[in-house]
Amino acid sequence: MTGDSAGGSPRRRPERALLVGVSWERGGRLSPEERLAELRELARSAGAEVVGEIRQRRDRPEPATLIGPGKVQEVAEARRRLEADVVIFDRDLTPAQQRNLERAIGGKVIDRTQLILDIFASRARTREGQLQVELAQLQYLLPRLAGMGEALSRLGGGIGTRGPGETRLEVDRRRIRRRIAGLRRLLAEVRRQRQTQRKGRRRAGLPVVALVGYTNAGKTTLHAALVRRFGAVPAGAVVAGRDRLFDTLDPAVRRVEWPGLGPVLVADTVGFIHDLPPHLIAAFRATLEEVLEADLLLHVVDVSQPRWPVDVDTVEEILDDLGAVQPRLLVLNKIDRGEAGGEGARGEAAGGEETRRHDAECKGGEAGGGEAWGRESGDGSRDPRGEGRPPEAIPTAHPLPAAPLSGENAAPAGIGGRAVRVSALTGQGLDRLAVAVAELLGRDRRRVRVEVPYHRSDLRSRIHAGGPVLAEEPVPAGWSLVALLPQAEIGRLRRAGCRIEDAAIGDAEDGARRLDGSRP
Ligand SMILES: Nc1nc2c(ncn2[C@@H]2O[C@H](COP(=O)(O)OP(=O)(O)OP(=O)(O)O)[C@@H](O)[C@H]2O)c(=O)[nH]1
Ligand SMILES: [Mg+2]
Repeated sequence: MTGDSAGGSPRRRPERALLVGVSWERGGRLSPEERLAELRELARSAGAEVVGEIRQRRDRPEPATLIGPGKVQEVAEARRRLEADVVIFDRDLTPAQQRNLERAIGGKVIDRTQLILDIFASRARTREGQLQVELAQLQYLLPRLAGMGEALSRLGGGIGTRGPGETRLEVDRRRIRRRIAGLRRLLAEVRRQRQTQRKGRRRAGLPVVALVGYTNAGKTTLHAALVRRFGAVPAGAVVAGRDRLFDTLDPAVRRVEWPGLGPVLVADTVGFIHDLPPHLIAAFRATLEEVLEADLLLHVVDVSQPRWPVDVDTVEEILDDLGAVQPRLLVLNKIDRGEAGGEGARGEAAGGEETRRHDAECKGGEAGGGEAWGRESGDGSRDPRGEGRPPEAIPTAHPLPAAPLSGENAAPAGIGGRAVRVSALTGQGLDRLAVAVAELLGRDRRRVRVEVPYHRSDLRSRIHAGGPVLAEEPVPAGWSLVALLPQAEIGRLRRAGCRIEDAAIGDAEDGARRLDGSRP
């Protein structure tokens, strides 16, 4: 394989890939064109050069070769003519199908799962990530081991052979099984460490916001933008996202000072994709636990490409499958490119009914929420297309997934009506996002004015440690603080003898500005 530029290895000739798209009469969520376009992106992300594409539409798969015999011949000829090094199918192949196809086509044949595994193998940086990928690859490999010798000896590296490496030729099943067991043990150990870390964070009481979403949606870019805007780290230390699929494999957690909330941990995570290979879901469960234990999920979606509503559904489904029950907030990213026009029409056609239902839910559940966010959008940015509606409102045609919205757990989910439009690249909308997050995370908190007597500086410190303090000023009897505090803490303070009253929103904002102004 080319090794991409990431590894810093000298560039070899990119592997030439011939893509084969197969679609059934009753197709899935993506159109055949969309599937093939994504396969093209995946191949490109793996460092390959796509030299040709062949499509077949069938009633049902051919058991032995997936595609029909005539098509197999066509692929074989195209492979020779185009001098393709690898033929990549956009559907999963059974071990037998893969063998049969390699024989008939006369070259390396891999499927989408193998391609994705390969990308993952080349991206994994942390030990945990590497262990996870190796585990997934070995699990994929095990049933394919029989009869693999002849194919492998011909391959000589490239896509589908990275990771466990060529040594696998000599390893027999038993050794692979032993290695799989070993990897599981190691991962369990890593998992325990992670849990301890997370417990530590919980003890520190820091809320965790996880960025989730389709691959290439802009999660890492948004993560970096948030860290730059709200974090206390030098800009150079922030990793920039790259335009390739599955750029991020290992979750990165950074601490930022969230306006209106105080310290918050923001986690960047691995991207999702439709038909996520089961091996990968299993292998990355540990990583995704980061997501499952977050307090809030920011679901980032690239709205500059027309099929974004489908991606939203895909991600929502994966999150549900993983058992994520946290509130979710939809972040419509890349608005600097303009929203893809196609989605409106498509949404209207496909999801008009749902949309209306969704609107009703929004109004019932979160009346005025959208407007409230609008009010604090202090970034002064103007939305190119935001006229006539609050800039953060969900486009009305957006077909939000019905199921996740209606479930009991999903009822409080941010997606049940909330979305923020941003550009992670230009920073547009980030302040809106900041306010939305503060509102969602501060849900069990109240904005209160607390009067702390002079002799209780301990309480004053506790308020500072516990919640974002939006304003503070001396009063005759001590200090008066405006803070966003958890209900439980308010009760404790009251019992400790503090005077407490609800603080008007304007108060706090004035206060926040005062605090800002008084910072050294
Ligand atoms: N125009 C534009 N491009 C963006 C924006 N946000 C991200 N991008 C670009 O989109 C590409 C993917 O961004 P990433 O941040 O790597 O996406 P990701 O979701 O982390 O992707 P994976 O880690 O692969 O799942 C990069 O080329 C970014 O520069 C945006 O707001 N506007
Ligand atoms: Mg990323």
